[in-house]
Amino acid sequence: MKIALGADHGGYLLKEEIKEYLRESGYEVSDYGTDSCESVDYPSFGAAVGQALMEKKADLGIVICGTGIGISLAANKVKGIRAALCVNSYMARMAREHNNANVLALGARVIGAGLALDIVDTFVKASFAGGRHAKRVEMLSALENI
Ligand SMILES: O=C(CO)[C@H](O)[C@H](O)COP(=O)(O)O
Repeated sequence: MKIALGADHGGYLLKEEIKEYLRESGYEVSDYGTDSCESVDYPSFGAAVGQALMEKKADLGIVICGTGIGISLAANKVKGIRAALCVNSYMARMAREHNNANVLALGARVIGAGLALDIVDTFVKASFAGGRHAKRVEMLSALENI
């Protein structure tokens, strides 16, 4: 599985931890920046991860900013992206099982690294349950044409 990572300066350090964790766990990781704690603008990095998924360069994305809010909004502007901001592992599992989320958003100023890695682990291992949820996800996709 290929995973695309992106973060602003608020999420940079957590991105680096997640990258190391995923690589050690055997995942192929591509890093769309940022590359330091120097101030940058989160929309660029959320969009870059979203576009990477849509171009099939990755299977899942993980985006991180201070709260996770701005960068999830940015990723969700890319057609086909369902980015879910999660603060616990239950949300991460539901995001995949019920919402077929393809991007996980995290807030590095909201949760600690230990919890973040557990959320990441849960997200990448879970899968879409289908069934009654499939129609709802299709309805979400249809909203992109409004
Ligand atoms: O969480 C964020 C967006 O939702 C950003 O990381 C945050 O707004 C950056 O703030 P600052 O420029 O003060 O470091």
